[in-house]
Amino acid sequence: MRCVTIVNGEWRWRQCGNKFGNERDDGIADKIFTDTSNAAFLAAAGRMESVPKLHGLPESLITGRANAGKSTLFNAVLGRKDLLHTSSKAGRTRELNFYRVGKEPGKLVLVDAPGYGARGKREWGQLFDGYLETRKELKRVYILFNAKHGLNEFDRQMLQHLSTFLISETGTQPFTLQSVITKVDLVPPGQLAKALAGMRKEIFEAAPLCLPPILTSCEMNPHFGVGQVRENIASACGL
Ligand SMILES: Nc1nc2c(ncn2[C@@H]2O[C@H](COP(=O)(O)OP(=O)(O)OP(=O)(O)O)[C@@H](O)[C@H]2O)c(=O)[nH]1
Ligand SMILES: [Mg+2]
Repeated sequence: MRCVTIVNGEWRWRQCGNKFGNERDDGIADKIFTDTSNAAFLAAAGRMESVPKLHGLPESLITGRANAGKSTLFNAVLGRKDLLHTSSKAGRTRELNFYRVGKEPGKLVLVDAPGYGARGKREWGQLFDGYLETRKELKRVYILFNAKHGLNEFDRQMLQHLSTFLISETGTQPFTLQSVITKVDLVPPGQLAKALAGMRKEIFEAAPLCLPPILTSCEMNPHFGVGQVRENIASACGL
């Protein structure tokens, strides 16, 4: 796996991690994510009443603007080509889609949320907020941003909106928020440092409690940052 490192103030690629692209080498993320038969679609929920009961497995939710690369990244995380539905498949866009990860009964659940960005706050909807407010199993929300496009007003609104859920009235943290910058291959290397620093700053300003971004690309060969996302999910889920 290739990682970004800074040498004399400039970004450089370096080789790191094991053959599966994982940073940590204790084999936990390998076991959970890299056996392609380990993941399965479980259910789609269009209303709170249809959110499935999954016997307490820890969950991670994926969100981001339409076309941010959500499905592509999490298919890569699962070592699959097309398990997560792409937006071109009509009918699922307003639903939360639940995917089991790990051999049955599973180790954790990934939840794919619809892309946002065209109609503003209203489209996030009661289902999204209801899930965030009530789902005890939710451990971490992943919010994805396209490196080429940076953040826009919808992204900032979403970060601010998610921030309102991060500390409960009793001062506890129901779930954590992790940013991910996708498609880093689309930014010329000479512009990467500036672009990423700008995005990092904007993320912090909109959501100071959001964890600093993981950088990814699913176009680079091998994929970049995918192992880090696996490790991050496993750790958020207490595995
Ligand atoms: N260059 C490049 N393209 C990517 C990368 N990841 C995804 N894409 C492309 O970006 C487009 C959108 O990817 P999706 O994964 O469907 O995006 P999404 O966020 O799931 O989109 P919605 O479900 O519509 O919200 C596709 O054409 C992908 O091939 C990447 O790392 N690099
Ligand atoms: Mg998608």
